[in-house]
Amino acid sequence: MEVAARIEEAGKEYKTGDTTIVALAPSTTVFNKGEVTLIVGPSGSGKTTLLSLLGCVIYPTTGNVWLGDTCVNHLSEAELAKIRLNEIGFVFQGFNLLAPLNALENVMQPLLLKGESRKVAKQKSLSIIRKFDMQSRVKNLPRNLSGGQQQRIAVARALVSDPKLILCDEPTASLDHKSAVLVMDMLKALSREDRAVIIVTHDTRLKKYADRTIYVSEGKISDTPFEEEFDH
Ligand SMILES: Nc1ncnc2c1ncn2[C@@H]1O[C@H](COP(=O)(O)OP(=O)(O)OP(=O)(O)O)[C@@H](O)[C@H]1O
Repeated sequence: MEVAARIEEAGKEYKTGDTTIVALAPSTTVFNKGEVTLIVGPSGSGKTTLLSLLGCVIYPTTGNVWLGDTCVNHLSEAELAKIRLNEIGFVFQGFNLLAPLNALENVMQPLLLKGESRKVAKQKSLSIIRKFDMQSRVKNLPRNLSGGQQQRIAVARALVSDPKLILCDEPTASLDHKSAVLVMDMLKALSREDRAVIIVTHDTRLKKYADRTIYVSEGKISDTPFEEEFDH
């Protein structure tokens, strides 16, 4: 299987005054295209830190982070911004749609930022919106869409530039069962199209979608549950 991203002894520490917090101990693992990976673990265990390293949002304190063949931790902020725009799709719990823009304009944003013409951006955006059966809602502002519809638009926006890595932070936390199933079916199908989908979640409903689960506890990662998780 082709590798979308990997971390190699990558760790993150935060220093505040005299204390050092190990948000993520040096960790090594690989994320393959074609797979949905769930990242689970208690609050404060390091899940978001792991996702942020993969998302080129923070630099590791130690080790390396690779996206495909590129070692990203030596790149500048500007180069990382470019990688985030071109190669990574982000989906968040709060949808993060831009309130004054309608659904279509929201999906077009990443393409316009990349310098595509409005015409091409519109074409590509409409084609992906159709795929998600949201074509009748393109003129709606986010506040006039249901939570599930907003998340579908947010996923469409994350995908419009065809990223090979899709990072999701609690994508179903504010959704009812039906909408959660829709969004997860969508993410699962996308992984099958040669993308890596990585999801941080507390939502146990998502287990059945996982090809792989990474457990995080006190800054350490494992492919098998830590003892405390067996107890629950
Ligand atoms: N910018 C920061 N400065 C200092 N400490 C931080 C910073 N970001 C995260 N941490 C600490 O690193 C540890 C891991 O945080 P992280 O956000 O990765 O946990 P999490 O598993 O995502 O938690 P949650 O499920 O509550 O979102 C926590 O102890 C947190 O307080």
